[in-house]
Amino acid sequence: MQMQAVDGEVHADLTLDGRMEGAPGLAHGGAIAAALDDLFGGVLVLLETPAVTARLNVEYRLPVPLHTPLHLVARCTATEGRKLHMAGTMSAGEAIVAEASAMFVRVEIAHFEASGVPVPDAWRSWGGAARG
Ligand SMILES: CCCCC/C=C\C/C=C\C/C=C\C/C=C\CCCC(=O)SCCNC(=O)CCNC(=O)[C@H](O)C(C)(C)COP(=O)(O)OP(=O)(O)OC[C@H]1O[C@@H](n2cnc3c(N)ncnc32)[C@H](O)[C@@H]1OP(=O)(O)O
Repeated sequence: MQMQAVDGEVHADLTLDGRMEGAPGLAHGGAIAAALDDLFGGVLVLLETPAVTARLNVEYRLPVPLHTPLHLVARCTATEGRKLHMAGTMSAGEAIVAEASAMFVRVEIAHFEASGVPVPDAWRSWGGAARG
């Protein structure tokens, strides 16, 4: 998913296809949640803060059709020690089809390195959980 930083928010355009189908012709709720969670990951890049999703809440407002352009927006609404509160929306045209809120928790880069797969070099210059 291509993301763009706009005034402290992260925006993305996305069209879901048959791979993301839930009910016939409609997007699976898990795909909608994944897209919003992924967008929150983009907010971490803006903040230059490694963190992970601790809690994700999605409100499904309208069925999301496949093959229809969707616009997503996410931002960090508050920080509280290691906790980052996120909010985001997914829209189809003028209609908000889903809203999400999430709590991320800052972690050290070592959290990701434990997988054994190298992290992007840029992440190493970021402050970790100790940054507060
Ligand atoms: C990382 C940089 C990302 C950069 C993105 C790069 C590119 C962007 C482009 C595209 C995006 C692509 C990818 C995005 C990449 C990454 C982001 C995606 C996000 C994910 O997809 S990530 C996978 C799913 N995610 C996990 O895999 C987390 C598993 N989990 C843990 O790793 C631990 O569980 C952890 C670390 C969360 C906490 O563990 P811990 O030991 O460090 O800290 P502790 O438990 O003390 O919690 C500290 C305070 O948070 C409170 N707290 C904790 N959990 C809570 C909960 N669930 N509900 C309510 N409160 C909670 C405690 O109550 C305490 O609060 P208090 O301080 O007030 O007592």
